[in-house]
Order: sequence, then structure tokens, then C-alpha cells
Amino acid sequence: MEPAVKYTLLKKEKHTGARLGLLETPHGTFETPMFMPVGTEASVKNMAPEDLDKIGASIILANTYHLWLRPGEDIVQEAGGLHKFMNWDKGILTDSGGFQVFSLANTRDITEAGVHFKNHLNGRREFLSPEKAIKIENYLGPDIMMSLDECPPFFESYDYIKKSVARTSRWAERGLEAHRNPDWQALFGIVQGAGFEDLRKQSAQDLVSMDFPGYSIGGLSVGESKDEMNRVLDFTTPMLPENKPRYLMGVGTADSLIDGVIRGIDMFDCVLPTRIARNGTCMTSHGRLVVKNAKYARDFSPLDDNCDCYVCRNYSRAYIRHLINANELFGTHLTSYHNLYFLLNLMKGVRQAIRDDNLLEFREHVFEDYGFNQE
Ligand SMILES: CNc1nc2c(CC[C@H]3O[C@@H](OC)[C@H](O)[C@@H]3OC)c3nc(N)[nH]c(=O)c3cc2[nH]1
Ligand SMILES: [Zn+2]
Repeated sequence: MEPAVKYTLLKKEKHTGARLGLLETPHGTFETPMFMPVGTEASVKNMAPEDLDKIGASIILANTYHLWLRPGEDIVQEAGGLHKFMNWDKGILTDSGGFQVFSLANTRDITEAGVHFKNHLNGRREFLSPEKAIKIENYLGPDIMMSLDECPPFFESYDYIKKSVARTSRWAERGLEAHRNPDWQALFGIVQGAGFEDLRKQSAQDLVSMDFPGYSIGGLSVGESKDEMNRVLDFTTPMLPENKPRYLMGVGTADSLIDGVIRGIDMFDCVLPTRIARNGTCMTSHGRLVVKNAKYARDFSPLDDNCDCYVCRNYSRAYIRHLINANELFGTHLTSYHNLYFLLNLMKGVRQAIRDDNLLEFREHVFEDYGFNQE
């Protein structure tokens, strides 16, 4: 049986662990490394699908936890699945809800069977098992879906993480069993293990033995330092098969994206670009710009003089500042559009730097211009 997604490694960058690849999915073939805009509740906030298409988005994310609780996976299935529901005909990936249950839901109780928690919308008791998460994702119909895992606090004890990794591996196996549509929905396993190399190895070995079509590296971007994240990636990514895609969950600043690519990551997601856009903070080639600040009241230059996006070609900082301060929704559309374009365009530059074998020079240029502190 043909797997739902197929990864082809096109080229390795000469001086780093970075790789250029192609990810074939039932909704198109896309270049990696890629950044994936997040549309948690079946919409990338303040962005229309045609805008996402224009800025080069290939795969976007939706979230199983949220869509299960509202509007319900049955409604999405009756609509013909997420692609129809959202009017998005390229790639869609859903997370399993593992993260949200541990971050959003109140009072939760983890058992071997699954997680009991209180619904953050109505306070009702809910239960999410590995099988239930897979069933919901089968109903939602994304091209790529995640197993139910526990994303533990990074600084938990060794013993806790050891037990958690073992249970996440058992849950992954149960998820594989429950998966109904492996020929058109690719189920990824999620590697856990916090900052412990031996536990990351155990988790990776468990999941690789189950032969998933792709692997996520979870348990990161949860408050640990960038150095800590890079240290974990240094030893974890090489544990994963070269001919399968690697997805680092929850990472989305320019420096972390490049550092993840250098360590062999192919796919990234993060809510940051659209989240900070809503309070008027923009990602630019000179670092962050809080456009609602008074100093931009009469600044008629674009958000970013190095950006050629629709927003930077047509609107000024003064205008966008005014809209944000007046709570005009069009203002957050413009900041969201630019921030997503900024990251997608950055990844285009990263892919070219891999082709040209000068990713480290590219990183220097980004870090200098963007004002990121060096190590
Ligand atoms: C931000 N840092 C971070 N996010 C993480 C997510 C949620 C992304 C999901 O949560 C929402 O973004 C917060 C998005 O909806 C996204 O998926 C669609 C994770 N999900 C799972 N299942 N396991 C993990 O170990 C994990 C680690 C993360 N680290
Ligand atoms: Zn722009």
C-alpha cells in the first residue's frame, strides 16, 4: 500500500545537517524545510485561504482538541472534511490534542487508558484516549495527523519522563492500531524524552520500530532555553531515519527555525507570527517592531524596507499603527499577513542557501541584520 506521504531527500547542505527535500501529500508536493501557519480552530487567524496561497503556504495546521470540542468532528466530517470545510486545497496537518489537554484543559488525570480533563469551554468532564484522538483525526481528514502523546514539562524528573515516554510509546502503538485511513492520512509518531539523551533514544527507537511515515520531535519549545533546545536536537534528529520527514512542533522564530534546519528538521509550526500580530508586533529583517508605538505615528515607511510583500508595498507603519490603535480588524490582517510572509520568505531563503551550500553565511546575515544575539 502506498504511504499517504512520501519524503524525498533532494540534497544535503555541505557544512551542516540541513537537507532540502520534497514532501508528496494527497494535496500536493511541497518543498522542505517548510514553515506551517497554524489555524488552530480551522482558520489561520485574520487570513483568508487565498492570502495564504499568495504568500506560499503549503501545509497549514488545525487542532484536534479544539475542533473536537467545537464544532465537533462529526460536523467537519459531514462538511466533507477539513479541506472542504476551510476551503483550503493544499496540505493540512492536525495535532492530536495532546498538548492542549496538558496546557488548556483544567484539572486533568492521566491514566494508561487516556486523559480525563475538564472541557475548557463548558467545564464538562471529558476523556481523550489514543484511539479517540485517532478517530477524531480520521473524521477531520487532514493529510498528516499526530498520535496522542504526553508533552511533559521540560524540567520534570528523570523518573517521570521515563515513565511518560514509555506510556507515549504504548499510546503511539494503540493509535497505529486504531488508524482507519493510512493510505490517505499519514500518522506521525511524536518523540518525547525532555532533555535526557537516553530517553530520547528510547522514544525514537520505540517509534522507529513501528515504522511511522514521519516523526515529530515533541516536548520542546515549552520554556526551555534555545541552547537547551538545540542541544536536544543535536542528539535527537540523527536518531530518526533520513528518508522520513522530521517535524519540530511549536517552533517559529527566525533564529530557531534556522537552527532547527541546521540540525536536520524539515517541518515547523508556530502560532507566534499571527499571535503577536494581533497586538501589533511585527517580525522584520531588523528585529521585532511594535508598530503601535507612538514613534511610528508619522512614519510613512513600510513595516520592513527589505520586505516585498503586499503589505510592505502598499501600506505604511503610520497607517497600520492607526488601524491597530483603532481596533480596526484590517490592521491585524495586515500585520498577520506580513509576519507569515516574513517566515515563509525566510524559509525560501533557507532552501536556496541549502542549494548554494551557504546556510551558515545565511544564518550570519540573518543574525546580524535581525539583531539576534550571537551565542
Ligand atoms: C508552542 N510550543 C509547542 N507547541 C507544541 C505542541 C502543540 C502544537 C499545537 O498547539 C497549537 O500551538 C500552541 C497549535 O494548534 C499546534 O498544532 C496545531 C505539541 N503538541 C504535541 N502533541 N506534542 C508536543 O510535544 C508538542 C510540543 C509543543 N511545543
Ligand atoms: Zn512585508
